[in-house]
Amino acid sequence: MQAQLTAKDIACRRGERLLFKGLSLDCAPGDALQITGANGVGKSSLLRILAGLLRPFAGEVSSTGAIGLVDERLALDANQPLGKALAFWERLDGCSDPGRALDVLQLEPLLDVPVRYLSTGQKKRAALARLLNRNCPIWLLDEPLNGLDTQAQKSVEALVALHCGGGGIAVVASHQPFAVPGGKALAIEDYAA
Ligand SMILES: Nc1ncnc2c1ncn2[C@@H]1O[C@H](COP(=O)(O)OP(=O)(O)OP(=O)(O)O)[C@@H](O)[C@H]1O
Repeated sequence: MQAQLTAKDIACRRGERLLFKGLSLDCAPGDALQITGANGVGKSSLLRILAGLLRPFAGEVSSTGAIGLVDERLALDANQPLGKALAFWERLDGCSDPGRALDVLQLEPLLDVPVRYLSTGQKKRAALARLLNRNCPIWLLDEPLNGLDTQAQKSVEALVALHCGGGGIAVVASHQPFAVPGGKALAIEDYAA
């Protein structure tokens, strides 16, 4: 089964405001797409629409393959040590190689630290570990570089490149440049209502 993500003629309304309209995208295996735009333009809203968490005001989204969304909501038990919090989901997600994410994201030294004590960048790396463990083909990443140091930023870009190189899809909302070989960009401003 080949991953695919398509949005056709999407419009997004939040509250009384129509943020954008007429936005279409089509992602095939291997595609990396960066969604760009200023604060408040609707990048997170678009990712939530693509994830099926927010209903578009108009248009349709279709996808083949499981979708993993990483945003500012950390889906890990804040009161557990990181190792236990990740292990809970590893069992549910049927993760076969949890060591890989710990290694790639350099989380090994943090396994005993309660999730609530993790720094911003450490939390981001923990969220990405959960995503890796899920092994889903479609990644939706909302500001994945926020709070990360330069080395961790490069690791995340490399992870996305590897994911797409293996036939995955990545849609990345970010105001800062996100380097992925062959990556495309979509500026939400072009669809401003
Ligand atoms: N539940 C809501 N009800 C009404 N308006 C909302 C809601 N959620 C977000 N908005 C508004 O929708 C607009 C777009 O928000 P969104 O988070 O999608 O922007 P963004 O481009 O991701 O911004 P940023 O770069 O700051 O993360 C903002 O003006 C925001 O205030």
